[in-house]
Amino acid sequence: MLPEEWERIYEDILYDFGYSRTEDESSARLLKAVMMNSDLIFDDDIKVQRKATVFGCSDDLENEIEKDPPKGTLIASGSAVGRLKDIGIMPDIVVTDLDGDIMPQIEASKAGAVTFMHAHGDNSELIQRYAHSFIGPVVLTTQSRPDNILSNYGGFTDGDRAVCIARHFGAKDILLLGFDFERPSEKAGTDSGVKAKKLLWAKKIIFDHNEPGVSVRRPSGTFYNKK
Ligand SMILES: Nc1ncnc2c1ncn2[C@@H]1O[C@H](COP(=O)(O)OP(=O)(O)OP(=O)(O)O)[C@@H](O)[C@H]1O
Ligand SMILES: Nc1nc2c(c(=O)[nH]1)N=C(CO)CN2
Ligand SMILES: [Mg+2]
Repeated sequence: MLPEEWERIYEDILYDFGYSRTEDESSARLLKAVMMNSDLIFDDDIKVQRKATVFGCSDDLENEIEKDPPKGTLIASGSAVGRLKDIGIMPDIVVTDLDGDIMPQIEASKAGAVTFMHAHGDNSELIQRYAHSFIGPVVLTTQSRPDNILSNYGGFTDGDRAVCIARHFGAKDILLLGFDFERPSEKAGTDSGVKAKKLLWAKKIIFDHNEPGVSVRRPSGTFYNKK
């Protein structure tokens, strides 16, 4: 997604949720400081195949994997990593804001998965607690202004950021498994109204802001192709 396109969406999100850009940026500075001596990698080091599968965290994730086997580069949103591990799937890439089921994400990093680690105004405590435990290759991301260390590929929740990342690195055929924008899964400590609203933004970012020549498919067979 082009930076101007993301900036317009980001401003609407800030307004919709009452988030503060200043807090997003302060958290991003913290992430850079904490990860200064980590294995930071950049665009040239990252490879995504033409086909990619992005795993979300809906209740149906495991059923959908059985119905429609994952293919290409495997990209997991944060809390999906543990559920994938339980059925023997190791992702190539993990996209996370460090909340939810964190230990499997740290293990995937140790095993070599590339982690796209996101800073926002509400995860600075999690950054302080967990970021340094990721010993594998890491890309630092922000939803505000990028710089030479922080990237911004667009996207809001872990799931739609993962789709933006897949598209940025050239995936043309993207399979979504574990995405249900109408029924948020229950997660301890998460307000279900806020989660539902976040999923509406995720849906909009994935489908209304798809790119020409990219097919994004769900197992139901729903296609979205922008000419
Ligand atoms: N029904 C669903 N329930 C929960 N997550 C879903 C669902 N459908 C798709 N997803 C995607 O799966 C991802 C799950 O990852 P995780 O639970 O770590 O999310 P998150 O974005 O950090 O969410 P939170 O808003 O709770 O911080 C979400 O980011 C979302 O994009
Ligand atoms: N400021 C702020 N930004 C976010 C937040 C959040 O809770 N606060 N949650 C996200 C994904 O769940 C992504 N971005
Ligand atoms: Mg998360």
